[in-house]
Amino acid sequence: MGLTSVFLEVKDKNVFILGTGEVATRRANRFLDKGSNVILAGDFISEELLDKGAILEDLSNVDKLVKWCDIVILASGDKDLSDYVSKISEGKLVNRADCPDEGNLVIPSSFFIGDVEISLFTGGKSPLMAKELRKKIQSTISSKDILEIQLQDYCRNLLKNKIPNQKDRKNKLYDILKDDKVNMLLEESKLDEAKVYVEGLIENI
Ligand SMILES: C[C@@]1(CC(=O)O)c2cc3[nH]c(cc4nc(cc5[nH]c(cc(n2)[C@H]1CCC(=O)O)[C@@](C)(CC(=O)O)[C@@H]5CCC(=O)O)C(CC(=O)O)=C4CCC(=O)O)c(CCC(=O)O)c3CC(=O)O
Ligand SMILES: NC(=O)C1=CN([C@@H]2O[C@H](COP(=O)(O)OP(=O)(O)OC[C@H]3O[C@@H](n4cnc5c(N)ncnc54)[C@H](O)[C@@H]3O)[C@@H](O)[C@H]2O)C=CC1
Repeated sequence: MGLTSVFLEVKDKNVFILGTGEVATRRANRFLDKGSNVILAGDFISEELLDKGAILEDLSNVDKLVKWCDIVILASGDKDLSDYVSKISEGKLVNRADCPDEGNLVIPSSFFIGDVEISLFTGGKSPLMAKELRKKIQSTISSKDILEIQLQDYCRNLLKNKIPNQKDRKNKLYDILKDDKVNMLLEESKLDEAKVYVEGLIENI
C-alpha cells in the first residue's frame, strides 16, 4: 500500500455508493455534509438521507452510476457485485469498505476540536481501535471544551458587573462549569442556549 493522508475537496463532486446498509449510510452522511452529490444503489435509504439530498437508484444502474461519479464507495454485502463495480471503476477514486487493499481511498476516523480536524488511520489493522482512539482523544480535549472557554469568557464579563468580590466570582464560575444543564447544552453544541441559561442564573444572584 502507498497510502498517504490528504484532505480532498469533495464539494460538488459526484459520489456513488453501492449499498444502503450501515456503512453506506455513514459514508453518505459524511459526503453529503460536505456538499457532495450522493447517489446510493440498493433497496432503501432513510428520510434523513433523502432530506439531505441523497438519491436512491436501482442496483441495475451501476454501470451508468460509475460513469457519472468521481468517487466510488463499495459498501455492500454482495461481494460479486462489489468486485464487478470495482473492475469497471478503473481510474476513479475507489473506497472499498469490504476489502480496503483493493481500493485507493480510505475513510479514516475524523473529528474536530474547534477548527482543527484530526483524522486517524490504523492502516486497516483495527477500525475498532481507530474509533476508540478517537473517543480517547475527544475525551481529552473536546469541542465542548472549546465552547466552555467561550461560555466562561461570556460569564466572566457578566459576573464582573454583578459580583464585586473575586472569590465569589470564582466560585460562581466553578458552579457554572459543573452545572448539569450547561454541560448538556454544550455537549450538544448549543452555546447560544447555554448563554441564555447562564444569564438567568447570574440574574438571580
Ligand atoms: C480500512 C477501512 C477501509 C474503509 O472503509 O475506508 C475499514 C475497513 C473495515 N472496517 C470493518 C469493520 C469495522 N469498522 C468499524 C468502524 C469504522 N471503520 C472505519 C474506517 C475503516 N474501516 C477504514 C480505515 C480503518 C483504520 O484502519 O483505521 C471508520 C474509522 C470510519 C467510518 O467508517 O466512518 C469507522 C469508525 C468511525 C468512528 O466512529 O470514529 C467498526 C467498529 C464499529 O462499527 O463500531 C468495525 C467492526 C470492528 C472491527 O472490525 O474492527 C471491516 C469489516 C471487518 C470484518 O469483516 O470483520 C472492514 C474491512 C476489512 O477490514 O477488511
Ligand atoms: N469499512 C467499514 O467501516 C466497515 C465495513 N464493513 C464491510 O462493509 C460491508 C457492508 O457492511 P454494513 O453496512 O455493516 O452491512 P449492512 O448489512 O448494514 O448492509 C449491507 C448492504 O449490502 C446489501 N446487500 C446486497 N446483497 C447482499 C448480500 N448478498 N448479502 C448481504 N448484503 C447484501 C444490503 O442490501 C445492504 O445495502 C460489509 O462487506 C462489511 O464487511 C462492515 C463494517 C464496517
